[in-house]
Amino acid sequence: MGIALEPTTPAGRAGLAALLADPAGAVLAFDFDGTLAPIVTDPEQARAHPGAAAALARLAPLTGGLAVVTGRPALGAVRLGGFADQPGLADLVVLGHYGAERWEGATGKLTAPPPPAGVAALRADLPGLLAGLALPPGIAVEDKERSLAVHTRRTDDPDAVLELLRAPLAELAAAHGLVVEPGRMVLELRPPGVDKGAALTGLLAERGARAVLYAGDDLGDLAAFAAVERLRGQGLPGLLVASGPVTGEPPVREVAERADLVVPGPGGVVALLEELAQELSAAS
Ligand SMILES: O=P(O)(O)OC[C@H]1O[C@H](O[C@H]2O[C@H](CO)[C@@H](O)[C@H](O)[C@H]2O)[C@H](O)[C@@H](O)[C@@H]1O
Repeated sequence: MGIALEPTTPAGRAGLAALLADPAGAVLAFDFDGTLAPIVTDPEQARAHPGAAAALARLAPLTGGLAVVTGRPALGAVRLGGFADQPGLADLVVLGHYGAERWEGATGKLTAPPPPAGVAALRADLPGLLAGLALPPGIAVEDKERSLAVHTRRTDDPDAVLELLRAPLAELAAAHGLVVEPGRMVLELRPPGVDKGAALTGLLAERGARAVLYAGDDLGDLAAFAAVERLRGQGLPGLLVASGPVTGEPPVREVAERADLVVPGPGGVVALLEELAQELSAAS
């Protein structure tokens, strides 16, 4: 038996071959929203695909490490993913806030630096700025403790409203020593100095990875894609997977274009994980 889903690039085929040949040396890392969890209107209502935690647990003993690398607070992703309740995920690592936070499945412990400077002042100033912009109804602010995310998904024209917000939020972020992280119908104001690429690179070094798979769907995942591309240039085989949308929402073009394999949303990611687990179990 072989993997039915075939990467479309030579680098991706080499990455998959390396993973299958030496799974104990492979680290598999996944974005959360849009990749393991279907996109929904209210961020608090997001949940991992019902098969995601079980599929990860099947892969855990067969591979060199599993991680979730997310813009969410680590504990939020653990809760919405059901990762702490899933037997077999003791080795899972959740890198939250783009790598600023780390949760270990083995201990259930969270490691997080002190609250970043600038976010408390931003929390005080953001409502006034939004009120002064005469925006349409439906803007939602998600307080992520270490950052604030301004969502436009519930407005009548999310992309147009995002454009209206872009410059004033960039100015406000800069005034507080923060940066703007763009995503699907969201602009997040967050501390600089971390990104998913650095988070993934650090984890791969720590695990002594000999191959990597990274799956993502949004602009925040491009830093991890760039890290895998850079590491491939240094001889570490890697497979980049894009989780495409399933709800009619257009895919994030740069993510789909740079991926070796595009699968249909979190259901497609879970199907790929199950296929990998079956293939690796049969070979072991
Ligand atoms: O790095 P991720 O795990 O992909 O997290 C990125 C952001 O995801 C969440 O927002 C996105 O998903 C929401 C729920 O499906 C959706 O309503 C929103 O439009 C998307 O942008 C989350 O709310 C953010 O905090 C994360 O940074």
